[in-house]
Amino acid sequence: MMLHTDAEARAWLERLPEWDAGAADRLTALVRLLEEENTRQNLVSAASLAEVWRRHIADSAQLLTHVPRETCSPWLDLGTGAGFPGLVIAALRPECAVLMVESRARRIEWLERARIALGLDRAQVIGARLELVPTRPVRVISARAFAPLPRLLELSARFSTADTIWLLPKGRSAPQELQELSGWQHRFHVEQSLTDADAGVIVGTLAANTARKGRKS
Ligand SMILES: C[S@@+](CC[C@H](N)C(=O)[O-])C[C@H]1O[C@@H](n2cnc3c(N)ncnc32)[C@H](O)[C@@H]1O
Repeated sequence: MMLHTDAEARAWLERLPEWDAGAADRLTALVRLLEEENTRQNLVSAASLAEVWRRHIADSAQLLTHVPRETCSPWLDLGTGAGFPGLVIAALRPECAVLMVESRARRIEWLERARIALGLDRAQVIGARLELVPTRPVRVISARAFAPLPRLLELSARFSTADTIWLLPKGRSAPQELQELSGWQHRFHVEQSLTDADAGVIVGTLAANTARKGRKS
């Protein structure tokens, strides 16, 4: 299945098990706040804002289809930036502890303002460079447009256990990045993105010994 338009993305979102009146209100509010904030700072491109439900909301929400429903806390989102996927995941699963790591001051302020406006009490904005965030085991790690795969793993494997599910939207480069990855024991594969025929999402787990010890030479 492929979502080609905002209308298709909205219809798909409304069929998600996570969708209810509260989720609809929170996501609608998020879109409105993002449109406002984008006039003040360059969070997302104008072209993508014109198709915000497909390009950002559904693109983020599709990650939930790769995670068992009971598995969401804590969910660590790396480089959340404009709010993707972290704020969308938290808006759809407000009971989950979604930890959004972001280092740029204006984006930290935006994320915190949006988090409060949406009433996402269990979500948390960690305004720091990822390198400085204390290590703790998490159930899910997501990262959209954050870093090339080897760098991403070097920075964040310390948060992973053998059960941690990694969800890495990688665009067109997903198969190549995975093929070229060496030095890690992993069970990653590429899932087709629902929002872009050319894009893939790297999904899977890292072996515990790899995750604990970091990169093997
Ligand atoms: C290209 S943006 C992607 C934002 C968002 N994930 C998205 O897909 O719209 C990457 C974000 O990661 C943040 N970032 C980059 N390196 C970081 C680091 N070491 N620690 C925390 N945040 C970082 C940047 O400030 C930026 O907001």
